[in-house]
Amino acid sequence: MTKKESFFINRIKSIKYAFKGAVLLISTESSIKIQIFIGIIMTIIGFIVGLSPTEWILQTLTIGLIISIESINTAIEEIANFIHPEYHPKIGFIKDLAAGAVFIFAVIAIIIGCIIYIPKFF
Ligand SMILES: Nc1ncnc2c1ncn2[C@@H]1O[C@H](COP(=O)(O)OP(=O)(O)OP(=O)(O)O)[C@@H](O)[C@H]1O
Repeated sequence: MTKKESFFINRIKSIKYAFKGAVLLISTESSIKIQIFIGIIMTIIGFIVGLSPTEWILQTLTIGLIISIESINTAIEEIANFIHPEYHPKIGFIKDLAAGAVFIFAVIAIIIGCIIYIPKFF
C-alpha cells in the first residue's frame, strides 16, 4: 500500500470511528438525547416563526455547539470514571470544570435564543 493510499484509508477509518461515537452518544446518553430533542423543537419553532438565513445559521451553530460541548463533557466524565472510579476531590474538580464549560455555553445559547426570539413574539 502506498503512503497516499494509507492516508486516505486512515481518514475513512477515522470518519467511521467518529460516526460510531456519534451513534453511541445519541443511543446511550440521556443528556445528548435531551439536547437533540430541544434542537428539534427549536428547529420546528424556527420554521413556524420564519427565521432569516443569518438567524438559522446562528441557531444551527448554537445547537451544534451545545451538543458537541455536552459530548466532550461526557467523554471527560467517562475518562474520569475510568481512571479513578472511587471518590476523589480532584476527580470532582475535573468533572465540575467540564460541567462548567457546558453551563457557560448554555447561558450563551439562552442569550442567543432571547436575541432571536424576543423581537418575534413581543
Ligand atoms: N469520583 C468522584 N469524586 C468526587 N466527586 C465526584 C465524583 N464523581 C462525581 N463527582 C461530583 O458529582 C458531580 C456529578 O458527577 P457525575 O459524574 O454524576 O456527572 P453528571 O453531571 O451527573 O453526569 P451526567 O452528565 O451523566 O448526568 C461532579 O460534577 C462532581 O462534583
